[in-house]
Amino acid sequence: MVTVLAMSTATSPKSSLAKLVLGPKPKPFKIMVLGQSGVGKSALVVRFITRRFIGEYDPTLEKVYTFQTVIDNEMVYFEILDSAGDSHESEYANLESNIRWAEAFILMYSVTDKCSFDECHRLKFLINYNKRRRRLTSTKDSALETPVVLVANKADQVEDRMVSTEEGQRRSKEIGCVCFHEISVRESIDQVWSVFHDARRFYRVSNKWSWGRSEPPADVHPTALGRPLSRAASDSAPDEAITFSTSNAPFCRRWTEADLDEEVEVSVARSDSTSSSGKSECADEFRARASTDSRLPPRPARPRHPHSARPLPASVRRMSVAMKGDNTNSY
Ligand SMILES: Nc1nc2c(ncn2[C@@H]2O[C@H](COP(=O)(O)OP(=O)(O)OP(=O)(O)O)[C@@H](O)[C@H]2O)c(=O)[nH]1
Repeated sequence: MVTVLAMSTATSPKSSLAKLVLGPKPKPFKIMVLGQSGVGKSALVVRFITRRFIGEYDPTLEKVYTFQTVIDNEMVYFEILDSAGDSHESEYANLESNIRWAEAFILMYSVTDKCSFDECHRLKFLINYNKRRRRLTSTKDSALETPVVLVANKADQVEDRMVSTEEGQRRSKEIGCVCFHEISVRESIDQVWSVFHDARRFYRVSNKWSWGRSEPPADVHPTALGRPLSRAASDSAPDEAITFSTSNAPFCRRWTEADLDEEVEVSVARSDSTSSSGKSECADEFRARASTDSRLPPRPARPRHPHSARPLPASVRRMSVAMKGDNTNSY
């Protein structure tokens, strides 16, 4: 009704009144959910929007959902593209143009399906490729970073699990995702919300920073900075649900890159002190990561999160496969 008024009176004085009442059209936050067929993409999106878990969806449908909600005291107008899981050769152009459309990604696999886990490699490569090309051809958008949140779904299917939590964490780091969530869309609405919230927060932070700010904006939630929040559960019990102390982040099983770095750091320290062969396991791991099977693009030299101005000692920088974490504690 209101829209009709605004359109039909476009040249009359009422149009400015309508504009005044309606305000400018809000800029949508365009997010794309990617992953192999059957991992639960539609279930995730519908759960986020309706809070309900609906069992079956049309697998061929590719759909954009619009939804608005408040995140970190700000109204966010989501446009969520639930992509079709099976992309054949002929649909690559479509997939790539969808990737160029999006401003953030949820890359999803099922813990019960190893193929879907492996597919994340390829999809992340496609994202990198298309976003890099965009940077070369665009001026304004060139400043934007594109956060990718890796999500492992169907954690409730304990008996059928084929991909461990640790493998998921490692993969998230290897392919350069901003954070990793292991969730069950069926079991937990909070976990679903935390995925979308993180996508938004990381987008917001990287977006603001890339416009030349040297300090984090005051209104940005620390979660989005990759800074670990204080936890109710012990770090030494990674299999237990982790709850965060902030009231608007009651999420569990979420790992930012900073969290993962801490874990790597601990394991490096352990292997250095316990290795009896004299050969550093850490160095082996480093080489394994550094070697490429030609499927992974090289990681960009530019950090996704701002680092403190203080340069790291050379030895630490060499280890920065793990992108070690002074920067995580400096805000
Ligand atoms: N057990 C369990 N089943 C789930 C979960 N999430 C989704 N499913 C089921 O997984 C199946 C596939 O879910 P969809 O949401 O259709 O998967 P999709 O990735 O959108 O699949 P395409 O549309 O083919 O790309 C459905 O039967 C869902 O009910 C979950 O967290 N746990």
